[in-house]
Amino acid sequence: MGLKILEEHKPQSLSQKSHFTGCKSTAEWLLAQKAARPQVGIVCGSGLGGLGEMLKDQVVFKYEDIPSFPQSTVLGHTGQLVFGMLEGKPCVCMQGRFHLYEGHPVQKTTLPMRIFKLLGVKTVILTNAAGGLNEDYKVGDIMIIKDHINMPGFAGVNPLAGKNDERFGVRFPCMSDAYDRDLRQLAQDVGEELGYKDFLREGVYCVLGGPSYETIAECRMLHRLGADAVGMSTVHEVIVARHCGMRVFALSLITNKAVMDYNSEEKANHEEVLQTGKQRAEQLEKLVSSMVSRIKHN
Ligand SMILES: O=P(O)(O)O[C@H]1O[C@H](CO)[C@@H](O)[C@H]1O
Ligand SMILES: Nc1nc2[nH]cnc2c(=O)[nH]1
Repeated sequence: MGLKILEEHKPQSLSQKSHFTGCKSTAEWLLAQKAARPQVGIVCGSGLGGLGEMLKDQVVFKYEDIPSFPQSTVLGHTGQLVFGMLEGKPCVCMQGRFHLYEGHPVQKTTLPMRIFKLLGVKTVILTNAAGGLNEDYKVGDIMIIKDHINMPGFAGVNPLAGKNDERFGVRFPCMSDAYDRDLRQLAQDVGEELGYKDFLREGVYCVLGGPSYETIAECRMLHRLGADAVGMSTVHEVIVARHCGMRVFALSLITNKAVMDYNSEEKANHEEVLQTGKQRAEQLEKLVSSMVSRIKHN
């Protein structure tokens, strides 16, 4: 939808007022454009934007038209926010997310999570493309994320660093329950019913800053540390979503196998990542939509 925004109706930029007020006026602006208040927020990973196409009765906003919203710069991330109905539930879907390596401060990469919260979202479903570190994983496997390793966090890169705003959440949020157990079980049940058992996994996702892919030594180290998949996103969004009390479900599409062997000729590349996304898109979309149809909100 080509929305014409009158300059005088645009809220001030986030830097001009408090972060909370800025997020609130962006959420109110979106709702004022006839977007239905969503219950479920979906984030599409690299090459997985097709999830957004499933929504019915769409209202679409280009990121560049949304006040205070960052811009998408990565191939495979369209850069639009889609509101609509999925399986009878009002949803909002980000076709394109923000990564540290694009040059955004970590707080900016996670800004949409706070806008989701203020829009009324109760459950967030995040997807990503990731390299498989677990030697049992194959390209095309779908990994339900049960836990994460926030590698940039070890160096102080955490979206919650800085002054805490209690209107969003507490100073020291717990992360041991970040990935909702009931939603993970639901994904297992739905996956089994859909006949996905052979390629559905559950594991630990590790985030790095990117944009360079990992060296062989780094892959070996991450694997030894307990990571099953590696990527450059999701974890910071999860931290912010949990901080403000939304339920979180996340999954990785294993788009490539991490290179662990010095004799290997394989090389990680974004073309393979997007290609695998295309091949598994339909199944991934079916898994997410079937889950949404069964998610209950009070
Ligand atoms: O995590 P998403 O956004 O799916 O994208 C993944 O794919 C890109 C690398 O190919 C990186 O951005 C990595 O994080
Ligand atoms: N860091 C990282 N991100 C990815 N995204 C998709 N594949 C990969 C990978 O192998 N490594």
